[in-house]
Amino acid sequence: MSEHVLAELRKQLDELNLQLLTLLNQRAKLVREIGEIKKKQGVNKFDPEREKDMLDRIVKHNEGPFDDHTVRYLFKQIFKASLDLQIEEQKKTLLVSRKKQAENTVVDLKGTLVGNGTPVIVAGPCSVESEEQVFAVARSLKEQGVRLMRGGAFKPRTSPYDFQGLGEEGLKILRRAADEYDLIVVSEIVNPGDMEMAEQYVDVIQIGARNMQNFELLKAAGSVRTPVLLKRGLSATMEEFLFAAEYIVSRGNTQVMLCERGIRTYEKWTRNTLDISAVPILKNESHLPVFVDITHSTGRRDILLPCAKAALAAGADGIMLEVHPNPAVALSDAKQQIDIPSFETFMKDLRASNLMGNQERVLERK
Ligand SMILES: O=C(O)C(=O)C[C@]1(C(=O)O)C=C[C@@H](O)C=C1
Repeated sequence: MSEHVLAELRKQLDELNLQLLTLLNQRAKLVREIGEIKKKQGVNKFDPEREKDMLDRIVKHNEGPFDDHTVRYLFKQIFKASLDLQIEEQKKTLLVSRKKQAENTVVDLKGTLVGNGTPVIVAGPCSVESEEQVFAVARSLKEQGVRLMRGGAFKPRTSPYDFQGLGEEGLKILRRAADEYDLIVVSEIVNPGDMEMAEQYVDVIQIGARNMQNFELLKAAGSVRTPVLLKRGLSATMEEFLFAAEYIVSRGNTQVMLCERGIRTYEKWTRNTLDISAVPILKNESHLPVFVDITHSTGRRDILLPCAKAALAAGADGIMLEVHPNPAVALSDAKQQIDIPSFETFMKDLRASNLMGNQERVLERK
């Protein structure tokens, strides 16, 4: 007899479950609509006041047997799932998202393709200091078949008393060296008003880690058509990083490359902590090319090679590192830059690892 009652009760529960499911999904559809309106209005998806009002109202009508605490808990789970739905929906529509564009964005830098499966190297001094310094590095890059040259002309330094860079004069030096050796100039711009000036000299505008959430700068970078290398902020989550890239792409500049450069953690034996997991995650979440800056993430010359290999093995489209003719006298980051002979050894070892793809193997055979 009780077997029969149990079966009957369970049958009723099965039906209620389906009704609950229908109601939950009806609710989810409304939540999705609300999410779209909120997106248009640019307001926060999470609304704790609204949640509190709803919970108070629900509890007021609670006749049990669930106690108020349990009811609050259950509904809070529903709100949380609803919020996640709104966020997921938004992710789908982000222009930088892999869901929006399945194929890789390939950035064409005067014939050097970034993001097409063959890794590229960006190397050069931390700061532009002089013509001789930049030309010495440029010559070495040319010999190594490395086409992308970095160099900072505008330096956002932690201390206002540290070398702040040569400014436009530094960009001119980079341009002259790049023209001489057929290189691509990558250089950081820190002022939104400098974008158009910078376009005369640089092939890639870098947005540095400290400026990743400088939204006016991001908008300015989005309004020009020079490719952008966007570095991950010191404490930025990957979601924040992709939203920063979205600022640029949504303004019409689709040629954006991401760069993981280490994040702040408690670890003291490296300058930052290289978040290698960012590489496959960003590659999965986004169609934009991903670089890894092995110099800033580690701050150590002795582990550049294994970190470069790890980045390439994880799927990075390129590696960035700092090279200076005489690091001991460098005006910035003297401890972490490598000299030219070490750079040549680094390149030889990296090529020998077979992680560099066809282009570099062709170079090796020459
Ligand atoms: O009412 C809203 O503004 C919603 O976005 C819906 C909703 C909900 O699930 O009820 C979702 C998330 C918010 O934190 C608050 C409420």
